[in-house]
Amino acid sequence: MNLILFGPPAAGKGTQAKRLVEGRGMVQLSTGDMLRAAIASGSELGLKVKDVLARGDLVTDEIVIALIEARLPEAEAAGGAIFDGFPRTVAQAEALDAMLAKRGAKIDSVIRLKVDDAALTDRIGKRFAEQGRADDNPETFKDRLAVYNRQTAPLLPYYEGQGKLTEVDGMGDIAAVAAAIDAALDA
Ligand SMILES: Nc1ncnc2c1ncn2[C@@H]1O[C@H](COP(=O)(O)OP(=O)(O)O)[C@@H](O)[C@H]1O
Repeated sequence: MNLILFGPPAAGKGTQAKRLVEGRGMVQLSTGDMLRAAIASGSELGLKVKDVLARGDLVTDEIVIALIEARLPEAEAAGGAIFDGFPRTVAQAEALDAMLAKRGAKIDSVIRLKVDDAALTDRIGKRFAEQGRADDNPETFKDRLAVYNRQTAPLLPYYEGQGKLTEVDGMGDIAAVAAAIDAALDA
């Protein structure tokens, strides 16, 4: 099974993806984690994307599509992927469909975690205080939310049109959201 966890920044995608990895043996493919690892390693890619992440902008479709494509064999071997933070643009979604189709696979389900902006801002304030991730500072976070609304939210009709979208209330605690995701997946 291939699953997309969809939602705004700080919606809880990474937390829920990690739980699904443990519970279902799938592979988490987080473009945010991959990009941060590239930055931490000081690689050429890391140097190229560092300022983009710090600004809260999206890196190019080309870069993230290549990162994902390189990991698809591993996900296939594990029996499925949880895409977390990818796709973020319609072009990325179309590329993902094409890459999977080439391998005789597809996206089975898109889970949208719904969390209102006030709760997101509150969560990110806490994460910034705890982890100090530069792009979690309040000003940059506002920009990331705007980028989400402008470039990523248009993916909702894309997946709704494919009949793959399920909405899950992401406002509850971690266990409640996990239960709602499980219910959606096992329905
Ligand atoms: N699919 C993507 N396309 C373009 N940029 C991306 C993508 N995934 C991650 N990024 C970059 O990495 C940053 C952090 O992403 P991520 O860790 O998914 O954040 P969060 O889950 O907190 O929203 C984004 O703001 C963006 O700059």
